[in-house]
Amino acid sequence: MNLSGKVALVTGAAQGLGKAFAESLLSKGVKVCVTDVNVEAGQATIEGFRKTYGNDNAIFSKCNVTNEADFTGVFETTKSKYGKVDILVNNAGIIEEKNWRKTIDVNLVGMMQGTHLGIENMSKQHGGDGGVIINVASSAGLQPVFFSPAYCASKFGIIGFTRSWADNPSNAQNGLRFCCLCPAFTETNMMNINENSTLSVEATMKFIEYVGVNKISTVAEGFMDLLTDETNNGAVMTVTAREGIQYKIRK
Ligand SMILES: NC(=O)C1=CN([C@@H]2O[C@H](COP(=O)(O)OP(=O)(O)OC[C@H]3O[C@@H](n4cnc5c(N)ncnc54)[C@H](O)[C@@H]3O)[C@@H](O)[C@H]2O)C=CC1
Ligand SMILES: CCCCC/C=C\C=C\C(=O)C/C=C\C/C=C\CCCC(=O)O
Repeated sequence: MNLSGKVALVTGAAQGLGKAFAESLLSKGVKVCVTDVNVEAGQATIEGFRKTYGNDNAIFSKCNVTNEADFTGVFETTKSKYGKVDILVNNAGIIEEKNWRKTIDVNLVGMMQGTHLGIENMSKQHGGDGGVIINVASSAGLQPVFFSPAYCASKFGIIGFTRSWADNPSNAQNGLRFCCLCPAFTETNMMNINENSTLSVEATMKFIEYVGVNKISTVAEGFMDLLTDETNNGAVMTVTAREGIQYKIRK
């Protein structure tokens, strides 16, 4: 995929993996709309990006992915500033086992909402140029995780939903691709374990010690490969500390 002149929208991009994906895109000349529910962190991130990549190449627009009007608004804002959206990264996510409905709402329903809006705004059939939708799942979307069943359910859902869209025959005509990125534990603020996020802090910590933790930069490297290889539709990539970047499903 030639990234020159492309426009991306990344959710949950104020910090962590979303911020790293946004920066990888900016570094390749993509114009990026950084969105997040956290306005303060989002604005700080955009200030930093503008210093490095120029004032015209990045904008921040607030979006709570559980709010349909917010999500519709960020597509409108991006299109009015940059004319189109070519790349959508549904990255926003939380791990709150005690608040399991919210976990499903943000991780799964938010991602579905984003994907539907992406199809509406990006497909050739609807006046877009086509493009790619990357949905950020997790290793927890491919195997059970004893410490957070609701999080696991949300991530399994993302993979089923994304692969189903990838198989839709209208994609050839619409010029759309759909892929899943599945990192294992990665050194972001999400790793600040507490009683709210896990069923068992001690056992979770032991498990993390055993499997290890990814660097953000390795996940960003995998992300760019998944995105730019135009043969990837329905692809599922894992990134783990033990085995690095691997395609688990590739058509
Ligand atoms: N850090 C890890 O170990 C792993 C993370 N992931 C996934 O990667 C994605 C990014 O996570 P991290 O960067 O690690 O977490 P993070 O907590 O550092 O960043 C998540 C971002 O999402 C935003 N966010 C939360 N709720 C939102 C909402 N309702 N609407 C819009 N934005 C919202 C937060 O404000 C934050 O900026 C998530 O989907 C997560 O499930 C997947 C595998 C491993
Ligand atoms: C619940 C406590 C919070 C600590 C972890 C924080 C975030 C983790 C998010 C993930 O998406 C990772 C979750 C599960 C990973 C599952 C398996 C990893 C297997 C890796 C391997 O086999 O090497």
